[in-house]
Amino acid sequence: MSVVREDVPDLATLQRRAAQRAADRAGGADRLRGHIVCDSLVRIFTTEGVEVVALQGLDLVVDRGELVAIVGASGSGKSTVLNILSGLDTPTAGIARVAGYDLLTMSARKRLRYRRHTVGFVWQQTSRNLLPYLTARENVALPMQLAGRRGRAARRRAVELLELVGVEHCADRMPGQMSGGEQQRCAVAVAVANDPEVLFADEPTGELDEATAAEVFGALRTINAELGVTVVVVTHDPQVATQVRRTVAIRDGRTASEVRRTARVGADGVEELVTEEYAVLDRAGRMQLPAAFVDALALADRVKLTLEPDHVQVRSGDGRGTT
Ligand SMILES: Nc1ncnc2c1ncn2[C@@H]1O[C@H](COP(=O)(O)OP(=O)(O)OP(=O)(O)O)[C@@H](O)[C@H]1O
Repeated sequence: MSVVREDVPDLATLQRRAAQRAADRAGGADRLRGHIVCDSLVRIFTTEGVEVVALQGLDLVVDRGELVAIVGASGSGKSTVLNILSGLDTPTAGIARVAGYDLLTMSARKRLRYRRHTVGFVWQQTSRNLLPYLTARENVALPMQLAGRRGRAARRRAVELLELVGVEHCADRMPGQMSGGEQQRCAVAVAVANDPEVLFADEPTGELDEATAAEVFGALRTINAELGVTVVVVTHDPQVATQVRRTVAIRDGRTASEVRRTARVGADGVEELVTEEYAVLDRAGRMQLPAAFVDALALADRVKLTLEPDHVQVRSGDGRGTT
């Protein structure tokens, strides 16, 4: 079974299905908002007396059933956000909430429960995702067995999940007998074995070529659509924007911009996906101009703002171009 859906309307259909499944899971559409909330999130690392501000007031809201990619240059703070959201690290200040859990204040016991039951993970290194001496089926069944779910039901669900991500042909193979892409798709099945509410993937395609990476994104989209799991993928691959409906870009530890692909019905009646880029405004009204705009008009130091009836004009402080 192929899970790669390249054609445009399918992405929109999958998104609708994910929203429906997520609403079913949550017991109503009114509980979809803010499954993941970061507000003015700050993380400062101190090493040998030197402070590094990895996150400087990051804002992010992901609704239940969304599939969101977080992109950014090396050192922009992507892994720091993911480590906080997955409960591995604690923020210095701000708000970080996932599925009702407050990640700043939760106790060690609650954190353990959160990591075991609420969230699933896929890491870049396949060796961190799969046990090398177990078959794909056994790898997927293991988390269920550890959670007390044994026997035929667990084995059946393991095969169903492998089918869902398109690697049922690998069920009896060890990871060493599978390609990198097959291993990562199997890792997605392992991560959702115990039906988490949220799936976090950190550079899941970092070691894969473009075509294989697309298959892994296909698996993440299928899991999102069929199980209603909220999915957050961190990557530094800017091409990911073509694989998901919403891409959030982080720059210098802040949310800088977003690319959204929305379904629209064109004049010919055919549904198409339109890609639009947005700057993100924080609560204090701050935003980052895209680097390309700043470069195009050689904006520096000071810009002139003018309020127009339906937009804001930004001009170079020395009277040159407008963005
Ligand atoms: N444990 C740590 N101690 C000190 N500084 C850290 C620590 N972890 C991250 N940093 C710093 O915080 C900043 C953000 O790092 P982070 O790993 O989140 O970036 P990233 O966007 O994930 O980068 P990459 O794509 O290279 O993994 C960097 O300047 C990094 O050096």
